[in-house]
Amino acid sequence: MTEVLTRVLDGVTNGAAASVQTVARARPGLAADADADAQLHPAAKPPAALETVAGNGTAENGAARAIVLELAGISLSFGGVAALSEVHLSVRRGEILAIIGPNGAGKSSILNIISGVYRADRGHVRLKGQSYAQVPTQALADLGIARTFQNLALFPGLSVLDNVVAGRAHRVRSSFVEQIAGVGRARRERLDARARAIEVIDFLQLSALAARPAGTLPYGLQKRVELARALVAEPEILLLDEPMAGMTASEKAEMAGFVTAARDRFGTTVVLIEHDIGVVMSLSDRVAVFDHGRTIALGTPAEVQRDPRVIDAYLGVAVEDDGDVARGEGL
Ligand SMILES: Nc1ncnc2c1ncn2[C@@H]1O[C@H](COP(=O)(O)OP(=O)(O)OP(=O)(O)O)[C@@H](O)[C@H]1O
Repeated sequence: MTEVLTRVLDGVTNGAAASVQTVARARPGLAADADADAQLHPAAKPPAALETVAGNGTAENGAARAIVLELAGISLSFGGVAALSEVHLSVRRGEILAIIGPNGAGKSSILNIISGVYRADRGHVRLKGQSYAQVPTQALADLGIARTFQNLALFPGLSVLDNVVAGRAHRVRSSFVEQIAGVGRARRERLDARARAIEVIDFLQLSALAARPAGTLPYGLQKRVELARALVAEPEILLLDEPMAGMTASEKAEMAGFVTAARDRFGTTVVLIEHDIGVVMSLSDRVAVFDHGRTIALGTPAEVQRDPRVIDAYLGVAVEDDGDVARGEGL
């Protein structure tokens, strides 16, 4: 029975990946991007750690790791629509946790609760020993959280370097006057931000493009610049909202590699929303599956892949009495 269900999910996994690629190909500009300056595709060689750590790097020892973020009984509704109902979720230090689920399942609402965009109707978020009904967005960086967005949110006219430096803005302690004068503490902060940005840019293999205006880069590279800008803040927890949306298959593989490498190098905990199930299964230590605002499964990729509720939510597959599956309406 399990074998049958797994085969069904495998089939969907391949189909989902293919359909995302089709969407990516159809994206205006992407074809042109593909032909763009070959230097723009520095055949992103994944950092060395990647070649040895194949996804799921912390799966086995995850249970022993400290909890860095906890959602306790979170409920959220918009008018009569329940976006989240009684969600409990603990995130462990250094893990890559993927949030998946059909459209409208509540995935973005979860990230918005964690990053303080939404205030829960009930329940709270626990971070650094504090409980919040609404996480204070202005203190997000100080709470160790950085986030990327579903749609690109770069300064297109600024260089890659300046975009990444902007990710250190929250560290500035010097006064406006000190910054204008550019001396003392302000100068040290500026040099420190630049040095950190260069380090992260190098880590993400963007050095050759550091002086280029971010807006002139192909889509996949702009997403990588966003990752750099989030990482330069040295977050303990990195929230990635569909970091691979609209990417080609090879761009997705590169991005997945960089996410894993960032976790391995900086010990960053990663919570991400991703629609490509193939990517999710190979990248994540654990997967939280949402449907209708509830967590319907939580476990390692192998565990959730076998879970009939997950298959049902994704495929509209009904498990019949004789153990066969009947395919309903898919995603
Ligand atoms: N700002 C909002 N105003 C009204 N309804 C909202 C708002 N944000 C989310 N919702 C509703 O809450 C439910 C969950 O939405 P959410 O965006 O969290 O789902 P999702 O899993 O991220 O979906 P998708 O994969 O389509 O992005 C949906 O029914 C959605 O319409």
